[in-house]
Amino acid sequence: MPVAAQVVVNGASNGAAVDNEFLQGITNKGLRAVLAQVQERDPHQPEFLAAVKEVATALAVLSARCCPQPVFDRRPEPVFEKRPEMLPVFGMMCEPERAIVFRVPWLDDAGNLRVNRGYRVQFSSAIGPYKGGLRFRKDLTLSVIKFLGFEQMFKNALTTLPMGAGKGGSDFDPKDKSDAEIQRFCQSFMTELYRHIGAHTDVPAGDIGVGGREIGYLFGQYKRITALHTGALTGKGLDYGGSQIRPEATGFGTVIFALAVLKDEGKSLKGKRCIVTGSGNVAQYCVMKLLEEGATVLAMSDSLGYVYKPDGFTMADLEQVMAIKSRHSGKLRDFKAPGAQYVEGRKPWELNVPVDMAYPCATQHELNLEDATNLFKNGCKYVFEGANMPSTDRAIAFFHKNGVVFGNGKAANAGGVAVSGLEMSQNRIGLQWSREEVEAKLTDIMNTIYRTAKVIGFREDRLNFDCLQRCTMNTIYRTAKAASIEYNTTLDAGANIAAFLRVGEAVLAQGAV
Ligand SMILES: NC(=O)c1ccc[n+]([C@@H]2O[C@H](COP(=O)([O-])OP(=O)(O)OC[C@H]3O[C@@H](n4cnc5c(N)ncnc54)[C@H](O)[C@@H]3O)[C@@H](O)[C@H]2O)c1
Repeated sequence: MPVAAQVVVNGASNGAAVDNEFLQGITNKGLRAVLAQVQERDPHQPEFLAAVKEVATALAVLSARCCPQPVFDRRPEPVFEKRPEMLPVFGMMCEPERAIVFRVPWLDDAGNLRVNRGYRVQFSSAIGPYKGGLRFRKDLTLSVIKFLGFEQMFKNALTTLPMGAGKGGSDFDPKDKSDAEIQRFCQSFMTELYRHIGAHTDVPAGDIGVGGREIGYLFGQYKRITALHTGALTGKGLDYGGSQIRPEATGFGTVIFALAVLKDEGKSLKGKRCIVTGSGNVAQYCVMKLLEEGATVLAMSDSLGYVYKPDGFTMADLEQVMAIKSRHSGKLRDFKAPGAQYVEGRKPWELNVPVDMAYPCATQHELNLEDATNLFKNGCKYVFEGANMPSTDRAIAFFHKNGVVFGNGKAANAGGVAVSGLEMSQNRIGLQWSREEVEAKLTDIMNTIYRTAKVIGFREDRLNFDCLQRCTMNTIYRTAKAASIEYNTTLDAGANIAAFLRVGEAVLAQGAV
């Protein structure tokens, strides 16, 4: 019996968990017990619980019913029925290896002492050093960091690169701060964080509120304290160890992923009517790539409202958005262009115009059931998540039920961390690859993620799981392709399963640590 089969996550042997919304739809007794314990441990972490539930549903429920036509001689089995030893591994993966919470004191411009809370959650080092961004946002909580770290674990596994998972940040709001205040804050933040990170242990990057400027200040302080010019952070400037395409990678990657899906259907992005939410890093480059591919971008948004342009944003419009957003407290309501309409306090999902595709690129749970219903009513057939967990579980269930192609964030926005991984590689070998080289590698990785998600999403019964133990995802793709497996659509379940098995196998191989 594999070692992990004997690992009993506290409470996992008790299948009599009391039903509540969190457990709804889960029938596997052992999994119910694991989930009940996760909920009992952290009942006040809704974002984290939602992320765990999403993966559990993909592993136990979707994988049991995602084969619409019985092409093969037996129906797909839920992962935990086929691989029961993986259940305690899943329970273990729901608990981060380490969660560090620290004080960040700094002086504002008026000389007042301010204190924020800093976090670094090191979720999993199963397949490589902890890797994941830092978020600076006023309402940041441990629950949000944990959900992001949990998702990161699966996303990083999908990239095929050797990266574990972590996430961190602070409840610091950079929006109303001066440049000097942000610099002092970053230096204080790193003065604590530096002892927990390093090129071979934990490699943070940016996220909401942490862009190139903040990474520069953080890296400078890291180097000053440690006297090491190593790749302990990614998202660095090109002049001091950064990678080509890193700022573009997440948004570009989401569209490259969409292109792979459309290509399989013999379609292109030309003329596709798209709604993109957000107007930060991910949204900007998502829009740029969509425009390059001939799509029509009808709307962009920020936390205060959205801009609707009936005949679509142009590259000049995008440049204006980028200029507005590069200012400290730039707001989309300042955007001006002929025909553009600004709608305060609303989300663009409510637009009643024909829509082909939605790209939520702003923040978690920004697309709910009502939004999903409206999008579908207006003709939307594809949703690709540039942001992390932007769709609620009810919205996702609606997409599945109505045949909307759903590229979940773990797969569709993995381009950012993939290029971060490439930045780590470049730092280790002391080279800087060209833009073309990095973009080719990014395209290859996004295509591989899509293939893997698609193959496993519908045909996991057909895949030899021993193969997963030994092979990279590229090989799985080739194996699957060679077997002429017909692809189908539940990409999100496939992405979750493929990623879970990669991390789970690594955990088992290392003695369930
Ligand atoms: N930056 C990356 O490489 C990367 C990688 C993977 C995933 N993500 C995810 O993508 C999302 C966006 O990250 P980013 O790096 O673009 O951040 P960013 O700080 O550059 O931009 C975030 C944007 O979203 C807007 N926003 C915030 N709340 C909103 C709301 N409720 N409705 C509409 N707009 C809102 C903000 O005004 C801002 O324009 C996050 O979920 C992040 O975790 C980012």
